[in-house]
Amino acid sequence: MTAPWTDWDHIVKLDPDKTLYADETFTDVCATGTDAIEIGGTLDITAEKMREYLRPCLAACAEHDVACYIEPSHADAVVHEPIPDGFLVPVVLNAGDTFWTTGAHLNWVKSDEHIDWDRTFNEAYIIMNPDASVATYTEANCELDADDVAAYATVAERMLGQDIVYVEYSGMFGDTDVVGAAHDALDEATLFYGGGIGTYDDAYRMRHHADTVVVGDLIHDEGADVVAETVDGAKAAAKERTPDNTA
Ligand SMILES: CC(C)=CCC/C(C)=C/CC/C(C)=C/CC/C(C)=C/COP(=O)(O)OP(=O)(O)O
Ligand SMILES: O=P(O)(O)OC[C@@H](O)CO
Ligand SMILES: [Mg+2]
Repeated sequence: MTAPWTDWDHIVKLDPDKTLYADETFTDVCATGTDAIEIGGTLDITAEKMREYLRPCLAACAEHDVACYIEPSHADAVVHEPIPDGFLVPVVLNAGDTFWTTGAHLNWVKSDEHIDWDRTFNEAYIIMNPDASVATYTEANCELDADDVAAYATVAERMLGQDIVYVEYSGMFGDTDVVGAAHDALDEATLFYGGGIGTYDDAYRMRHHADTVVVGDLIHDEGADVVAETVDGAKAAAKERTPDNTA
């Protein structure tokens, strides 16, 4: 069976530390047409906040046939009840502190007796915006050019056996040459891109360089109608890509 994310053009990333826009609901988020929801954030994420989001989110996702995954930023963000479709656990390739490459994972494996391995997958992160909380949190070295990012993508796929590589520009729109270089370096692995997508055109443009675009803050700051336009942009780009240049 192929991995579910190979069919995803668009993901909404919900931050359980933030409220939904105005009086919007999880049903409104699903109705954007996105393929999947990831629940996660860098700062102030607790198991309680995760659970509060997960319950209504799972119900809406089931109704709209949208996948629902937890993206934990630390071991306490992994909640086993209610049960999400899965866990996308980051491994940060360019972290300055190796705790975020293998250390947190070691602690988690030693402390959590309930890890559901059939639902647990990784995302090999390359963090590119030095001003993002996640860059500070992981002390990431963001001084990378396109060749460096391509090489990291190769390390992830060929040496670490990663199925997902995530070029993360959280908070800013990224360099399409850098994202494209990561994409070109990959053979089978899926390339996620996230950061600063705010319009149809942003999503359309970036979906030409990545397999899946992730939209985060926009859902909290501007709401579901604007996010729906980014879904349309990502889907339009996906349709245009020929079998030769798509992964
Ligand atoms: C071992 C386990 C279960 C977890 C560790 C997982 C790791 C390595 C986490 C490192 C940090 C990370 C990559 C978190 C993912 C979520 C993310 C990138 C959220 C977006 O962050 P920002 O946009 O910078 O944060 P805010 O929106 O909170 O400011
Ligand atoms: O919040 P934005 O800038 O859309 O970034 C999305 C996501 O990649 C964050 O982890
Ligand atoms: Mg953010």
